[in-house]
Amino acid sequence: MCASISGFSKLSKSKKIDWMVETYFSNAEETKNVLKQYWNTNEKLQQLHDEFIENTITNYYLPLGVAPNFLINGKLYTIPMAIEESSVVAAASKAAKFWMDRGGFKTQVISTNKIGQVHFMYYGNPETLKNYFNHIKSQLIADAKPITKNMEKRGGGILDIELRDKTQDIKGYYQLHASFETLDAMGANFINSCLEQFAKTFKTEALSFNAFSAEEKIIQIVMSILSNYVPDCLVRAEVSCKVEDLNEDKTISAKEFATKFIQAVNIAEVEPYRAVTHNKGIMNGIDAVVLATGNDFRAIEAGVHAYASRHGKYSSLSHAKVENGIFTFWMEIPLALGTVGGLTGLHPLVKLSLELLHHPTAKELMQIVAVAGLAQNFAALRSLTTTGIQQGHMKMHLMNILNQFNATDTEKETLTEYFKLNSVTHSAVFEAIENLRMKIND
Ligand SMILES: CC(C)(COP(=O)([O-])OP(=O)([O-])OC[C@H]1O[C@@H](n2cnc3c(N)ncnc32)[C@H](O)[C@@H]1OP(=O)([O-])[O-])[C@@H](O)C(=O)NCCC(=O)NCCSC(=O)C[C@@](C)(O)CC(=O)[O-]
Ligand SMILES: NC(=O)C1=CN([C@@H]2O[C@H](COP(=O)(O)OP(=O)(O)OC[C@H]3O[C@@H](n4cnc5c(N)ncnc54)[C@H](O)[C@@H]3O)[C@@H](O)[C@H]2O)C=CC1
Repeated sequence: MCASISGFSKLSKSKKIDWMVETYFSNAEETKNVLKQYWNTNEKLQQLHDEFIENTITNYYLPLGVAPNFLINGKLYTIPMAIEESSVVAAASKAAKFWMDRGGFKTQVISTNKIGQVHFMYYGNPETLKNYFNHIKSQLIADAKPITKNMEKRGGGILDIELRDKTQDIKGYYQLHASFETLDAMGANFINSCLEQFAKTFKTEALSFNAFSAEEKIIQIVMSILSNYVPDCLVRAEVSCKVEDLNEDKTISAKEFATKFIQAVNIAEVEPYRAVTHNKGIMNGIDAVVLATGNDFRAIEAGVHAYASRHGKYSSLSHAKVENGIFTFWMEIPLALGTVGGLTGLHPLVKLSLELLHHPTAKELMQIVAVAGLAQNFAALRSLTTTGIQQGHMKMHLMNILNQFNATDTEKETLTEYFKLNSVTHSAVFEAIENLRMKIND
């Protein structure tokens, strides 16, 4: 029987579980055991995880892998990656190794500005509103001082506030459009706190601005929130080498590989159906590092895909060319990341990941994450334009399929050997395991 419940949030963890298993599951005890398998035996650690979110019933594991041999601006990194998809870590590792021998990745942070907006409604004279904004702008910044003073001491804070007229889109709609430097913090909470203070000052002071009529004094604040679209928080990652140095794969010449690779990128630049998958490959690398370092992958995903559509059509985030015999492959993407705040100082595996990356600043992390995305894209395109994606991907996915068929360790060993020489597909694994089991039973 399914049921609604009031006051669920106030119940203890065990009472929440009791209600859930009794309401939704046929075997309450078995379900509880599954949940408990993932509890941490260290009670303090379990409590820490319970308190990350609300109504926690257990932990949801993702594997944490590492991809070594990333040479970035002359410095070697081993990159932590939290992801559920097989072949992503292998692909990143393979691309890292390939480029390590060809000068490595070159990166550069282009800009670090973040945006937040107070959205409001005003139906009076636009000129009077402009005058009011110019009059109140310095007070907006001054009233936010208690929030910004520490950030300013570190060299960040509010960069500017503009009044934007959006009445062409919606009658009466205006914005306070503010830009911020949040240094090593992603900055969502800092920006939102500043915006809510701007809104308060803006609305309250309007009541005593003499140039407003009685109706004009009523500024209706709709909402105050940062934007996850950060086209001015941009990082570039690049690899390049002589075309002839691209040669590693004996099935295709270096020149032919460069041509096919660039064609594949060009297709993703013009064809949205392909661009989405191409960019998904980039996000395989990006999301995995973003998660491992305790950052907000939803914010990153939303911002990156908006950027990929900035010219009015969804397009490739990466680009490639050959000029004067040099192959160059690069990407510029917006990444608002933090190495302080959020979960970064709390989750033990996030702390470990940041230590593995030599305790990066947010700017350094932007560069590492962009490299992981570019490497992933290189590996996928290399497979797609040579062997096809399935060969490598299915080779890595083999263990998952074997586990689906409850293969024993001996079966896994035998079939791993067998599939070194045979193509992995779901049905081929099924057949092979059936044959093996039949032979043993004969
Ligand atoms: C999968 C590989 C790497 C195999 O590649 P391979 O040549 O068979 O690998 P190998 O066994 O010869 O090993 C070479 C190196 O690859 C790495 N490597 C190899 N195996 C492992 C492993 N088990 N664990 C860790 N690392 C591994 C590792 O760096 C290793 O060097 P070593 O460590 O031996 O010095 C290759 O085929 C590849 O890069 N494929 C691309 C896979 C990929 O992109 N996967 C993402 C999922 S598909 C998808 O979601 C995106 C997509 C494709 O749709 C995007 C798009 O369309 O653009
Ligand atoms: N739309 C969105 O993306 C939203 C995201 N969030 C969440 O907000 C969190 C991130 O917000 P933050 O404000 O970054 O985190 P936070 O609230 O933990 O604040 C980080 C604080 O660290 C301090 N700090 C210490 N050293 C610093 C340094 N070197 N540079 C900069 N600041 C330093 C600053 O006071 C800064 O405000 C994430 O968990 C995210 O998921 C929250 C609301 C909306």
